[in-house]
Amino acid sequence: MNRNMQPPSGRRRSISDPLLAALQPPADESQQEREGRLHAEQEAKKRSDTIDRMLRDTERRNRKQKQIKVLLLGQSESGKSTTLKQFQLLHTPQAFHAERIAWRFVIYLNLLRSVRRILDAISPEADAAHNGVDDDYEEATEPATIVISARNGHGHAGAAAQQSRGGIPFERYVRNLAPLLDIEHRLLTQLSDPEDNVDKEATHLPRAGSSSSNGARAYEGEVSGEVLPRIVIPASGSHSLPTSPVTPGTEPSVRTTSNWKKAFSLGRIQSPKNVHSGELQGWWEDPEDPVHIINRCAPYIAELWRDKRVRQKLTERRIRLEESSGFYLDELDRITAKMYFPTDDDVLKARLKTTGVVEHTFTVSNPEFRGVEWKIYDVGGARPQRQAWAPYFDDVDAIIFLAPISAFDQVLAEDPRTNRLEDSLYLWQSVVSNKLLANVNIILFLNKCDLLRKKLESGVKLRHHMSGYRDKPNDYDSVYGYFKLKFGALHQHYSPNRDRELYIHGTSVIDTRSTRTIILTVRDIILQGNLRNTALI
Ligand SMILES: Nc1nc2c(ncn2[C@@H]2O[C@H](COP(=O)(O)OP(=O)(O)OP(=O)(O)O)[C@@H](O)[C@H]2O)c(=O)[nH]1
Ligand SMILES: [Mg+2]
Repeated sequence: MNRNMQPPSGRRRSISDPLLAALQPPADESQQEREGRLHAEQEAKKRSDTIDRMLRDTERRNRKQKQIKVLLLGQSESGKSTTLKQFQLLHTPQAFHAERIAWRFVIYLNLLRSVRRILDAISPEADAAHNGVDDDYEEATEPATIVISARNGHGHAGAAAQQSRGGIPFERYVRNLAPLLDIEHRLLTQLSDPEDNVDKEATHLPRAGSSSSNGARAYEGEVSGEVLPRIVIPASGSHSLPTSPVTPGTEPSVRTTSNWKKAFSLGRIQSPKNVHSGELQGWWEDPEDPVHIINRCAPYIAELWRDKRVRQKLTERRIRLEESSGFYLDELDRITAKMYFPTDDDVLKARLKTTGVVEHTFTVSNPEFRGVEWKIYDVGGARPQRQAWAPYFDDVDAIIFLAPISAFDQVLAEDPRTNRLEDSLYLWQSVVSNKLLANVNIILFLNKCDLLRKKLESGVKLRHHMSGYRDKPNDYDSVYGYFKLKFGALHQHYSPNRDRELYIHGTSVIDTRSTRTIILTVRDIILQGNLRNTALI
């Protein structure tokens, strides 16, 4: 066998190897020749190292071009998670559709929360608290809380409840709707991570003690022969709508690490029946499923929602349920049906507060994007969640900042002393002035434009909440233009990068059609910005 034909591995070159022989220094090499050769070899090595470095840089650039990281920022309820859902709906529609059923419980919770808010607003205590309150208050974002006790059979059924002013049969409504409030507690317990104490306030409703130790009054009732859970309403004085609007702890949220979507992917909560027998075809066959009580209570919810006196009270209290989870009340028959299956729109409107960071990865098949992988990060926007933002600033290519401009007359849920719009402006200023983000593309969504339009049309005056607006016209175009200028000016003034362009979009991110167009534009802007930045490396 010819030795030169041996495979490379384990091959021992001998001097008979013509290539190796050619590379050997000549046997009769002089000192001067040797120095010249060594110098030439050093130069060649330098050139080779430079080429290696250039190759490594090119590889890094290519890798960077292949992944684009986008961070969604903004205060709580600004619409970050809704925007993420729109990205999912556009790029991974199958996964989005597969998860729809898991949102059924969140939607029920949203509906039940609206019922709770209405009962709170029409309670005699809210009436008492409302008397004498200055009418020009900022809107309460949350009501004080009706506390549920799920311990049936305690307390006094007949504990006197007053009928609130305006002839609303408050006590009857409470009795009829009490089973719903029990379900709310069950759903919240199922959704929240039992290991998680950090967000206990946000995920668990406070449960009343054995009786009204704080002077609260108790109600219990019966529907179709069923013993109802007891509802405890704080005694007068502890109910402080609307000046001290928030009792924290009523908003459903789950930690993003808890795999709640998977747990609810069959549309069921775990009941003894469906855990032990795999026989059920649909959740509606499971007697433990909350849909049965919700379905049974639907006529009472409809009566409450149709009651003109109740609507009047909500208007007086400036409670706009459409700004949170009120949407489902208008779709009551569909949402409370036994075989209810959430639509895309229902999922987009479902409110579930984010704690932690949610990551969504997708690629775009369009040849222009040539296998670029997109990573979108959705963070929690409530104040305690904001420290989780900074670690993402290091490595992000673009930020979509959401400012809900309809919230000019609302206060933060976590701090009733702070106006929501002022908080958004403050947050915006800190983001645009951040040096770490100097080369990051920033896109601003002035969000909830649909709600802004409705609010202005209903007669709410911006100048009552922002003194700087003075006597400018209160129509949508003027107000939108004002906000656009205000946010734009902060960017211009505080950005450490004078060349950074700011892209501003007026959005209503629950609207799929318009948001789709905006997302496509934003995708192009980010990609182009990213190419420009990487070309400068
Ligand atoms: N009408 C209307 N509702 C919106 C709009 N954007 C978001 N929402 C609703 O506002 C609520 C809050 O939106 P989210 O996307 O959960 O807010 P978020 O910024 O993720 O809030 P956190 O997770 O607490 O930081 C949801 O019920 C949304 O459906 C909008 O443009 N118009
Ligand atoms: Mg969120």
